[in-house]
Amino acid sequence: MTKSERKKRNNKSKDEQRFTADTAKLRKFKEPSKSSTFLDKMKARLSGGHFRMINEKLYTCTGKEALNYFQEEPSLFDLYHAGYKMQMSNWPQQPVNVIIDWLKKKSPSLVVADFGCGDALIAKSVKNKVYSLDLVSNDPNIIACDMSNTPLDDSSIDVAVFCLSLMGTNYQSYIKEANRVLKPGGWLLIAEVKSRFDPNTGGANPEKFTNAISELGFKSVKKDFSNKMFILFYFTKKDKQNFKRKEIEWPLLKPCLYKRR
Ligand SMILES: C[S@@+](CC[C@H](N)C(=O)[O-])C[C@H]1O[C@@H](n2cnc3c(N)ncnc32)[C@H](O)[C@@H]1O
Repeated sequence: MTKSERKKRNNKSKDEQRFTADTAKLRKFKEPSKSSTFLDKMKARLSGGHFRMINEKLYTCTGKEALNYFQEEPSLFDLYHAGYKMQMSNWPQQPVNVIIDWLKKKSPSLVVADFGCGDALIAKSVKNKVYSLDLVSNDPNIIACDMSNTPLDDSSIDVAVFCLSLMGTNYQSYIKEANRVLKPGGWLLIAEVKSRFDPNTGGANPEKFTNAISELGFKSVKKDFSNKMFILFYFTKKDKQNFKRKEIEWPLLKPCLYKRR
């Protein structure tokens, strides 16, 4: 065998070796990737189950209990929000975007309080001063509190927003808190899941809900039923509050539970 033939054979064998090694690597790579898909599916299933569990918890306890729940295990908050975003990605329109568009048409000098802000998208999208409130703060701009008891001053807010956040069984105390912090004439905007207001499926009567809020001291300006997934209620705070009002009959708001997909 000549020197050049030997070199050729050696080269070939190196190529073969490389080929064999690469094929083996590829095989090895394919194997775990198959199982990691399986693992991903398992993780997704687990986190989906976790999301539904946390979601149900939030709809069936008071705000104070929810605050304790997340204080004990803050990672559950991230899990909840990851699942919530997944659910929302199926909605044709996000209520928070409708509210952002509404705000953009108003004066940027209006001071906003976003009750149950989640990712604080409102604060990130408008020029207004926005107080973003939620049970957990992953961002220095979010105030961690139970929204029935916020650190906001009396009559300091022009627009109070509840976007899918009337979750606690004591939801009326959140609206009372909004009433406390709102200036007379200030706006109260509530976006809620439509099924919670469908009396045919155990939901509240939207009229009873509006009446209760009106009794508290608000004027109902508009109800927007045009969206498939949510209702938007617009109120303004009356200039004069009726302190001698009778006991308000708050309708029960049924939990919004998500099905396993
Ligand atoms: C369904 S998410 C909606 C988030 C955001 N408003 C949006 O539209 O994307 C409801 C949020 O309300 C918050 N929340 C529920 N009860 C609360 C309470 N008592 N005090 C403060 N935040 C609360 C939850 O932690 C959650 O982030």
